[in-house]
Amino acid sequence: MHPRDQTIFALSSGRPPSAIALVRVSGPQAGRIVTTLAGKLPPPRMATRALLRDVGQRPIDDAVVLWFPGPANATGEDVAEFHVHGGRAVLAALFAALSAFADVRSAEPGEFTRRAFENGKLDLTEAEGLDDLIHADTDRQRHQALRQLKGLLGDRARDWRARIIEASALIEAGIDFSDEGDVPAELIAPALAKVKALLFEIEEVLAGQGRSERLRDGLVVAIAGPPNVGKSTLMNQLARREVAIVSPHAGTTRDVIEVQLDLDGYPVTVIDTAGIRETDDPVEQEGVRRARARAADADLVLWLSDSSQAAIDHDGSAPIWKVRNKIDLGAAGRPLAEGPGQGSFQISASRGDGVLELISALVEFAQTYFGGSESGLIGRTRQRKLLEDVAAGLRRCLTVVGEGEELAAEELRTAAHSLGRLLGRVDVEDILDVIFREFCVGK
Ligand SMILES: Nc1nc2c(ncn2[C@@H]2O[C@H](COP(=O)(O)OP(=O)(O)OP(=O)(O)O)[C@@H](O)[C@H]2O)c(=O)[nH]1
Ligand SMILES: [K+]
Ligand SMILES: [Mg+2]
Repeated sequence: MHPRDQTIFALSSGRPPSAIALVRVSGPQAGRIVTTLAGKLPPPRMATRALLRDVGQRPIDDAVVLWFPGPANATGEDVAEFHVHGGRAVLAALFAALSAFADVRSAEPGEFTRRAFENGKLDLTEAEGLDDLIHADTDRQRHQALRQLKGLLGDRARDWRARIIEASALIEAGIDFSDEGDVPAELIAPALAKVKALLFEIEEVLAGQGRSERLRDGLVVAIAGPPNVGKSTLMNQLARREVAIVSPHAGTTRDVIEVQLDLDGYPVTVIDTAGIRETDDPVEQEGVRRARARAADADLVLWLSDSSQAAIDHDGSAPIWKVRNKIDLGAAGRPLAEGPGQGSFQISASRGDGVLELISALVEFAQTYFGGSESGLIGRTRQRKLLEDVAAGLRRCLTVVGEGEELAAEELRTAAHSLGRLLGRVDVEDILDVIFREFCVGK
């Protein structure tokens, strides 16, 4: 039997032990499983109490059972839910009882959602939104995922796809009508007007967004600088706990230390790194190498120093903010010169002076970086890439139409195909595996 036709089960709630655990079953055997374990099939969609027994009539647990016959349910197949006590032994007994049925097996990550997708319950952008919602750590991530799950991008993409197909039908009709000679302009002109309007809308979505798809991974801010300037002290201030060792010895931090912060709903990873200097100690050398590598990959570098002559020893394309630390020591000197596009801050990481201002500036940076919260339709790099392909195809269509209507029609077909890929309607087997593998088991 093909794995797709087997009945699957999984723990859909959190890690045991827990007060209650939810075990979901989906597939053709779901009804037989409920009848066998619960003694009878409860009325559809009604929470029903039952003592579950395995095939040998040995009791498993006192449970609440729900029966959702397909196709009008989450996956489109027959679905059952067992709400049991969330103990490890209870779950082990229930899983053993489920596995005893022929053609029943535990689910792969994301397999319930994949079946829902394959049965047309949601499109691929909605499935991606669902996965993002489950993994959302901050409020803004949650909002964006919810927008995807509601199908906001999917709805736009379906509309665009239909209009591209209309435009290409007009052009193709023109090609069919014109025997040999040129396609009449009155057929081509309305098609091109449609393409121009579409291109405008798609470009607007691509431009008006910042990098909303980066909300999934968050912003990476590296604290870098010479040894002993107070990088780990600042890290601990931002994290509001002692994540990194602070000491008066230069070269204390060797590994890269990370904390996840929620800054006003924006996910931010702050990394503390080894002080950058020439050294003979091979362990510290490795620390410096890692520090340079991580700082080079960061989206923003806070270059910390404790003197007014801060020479920045860093390469990478990310913006660098100069942060002068230990201002409590008094030997202040002139404020740091502000370079173009660079922030400059004066703080005392140990006393906390200036740290709130630094955090507000980070929030503002995140706002600009992610492009505000409300307009983000694009949730993933995959989606942006495909929309860019569509826009490029429409632009080419407008250019090549002078050379021949067939070429223009071909560009439109390719653009419609890219939107089909966005929605998961055409040749996406390869990406489906990648997308659903990231899901949790039981979803
Ligand atoms: N007076 C004063 N001392 C500070 C301040 N921030 C950090 N220090 C002290 O500076 C020393 C070094 O601090 P760390 O946070 O370990 O510095 P670091 O840059 O992480 O050092 P390495 O990891 O060794 O590169 C410690 O003794 C801290 O207490 C500050 O704002 N004012
Ligand atoms: K130190
Ligand atoms: Mg340190």
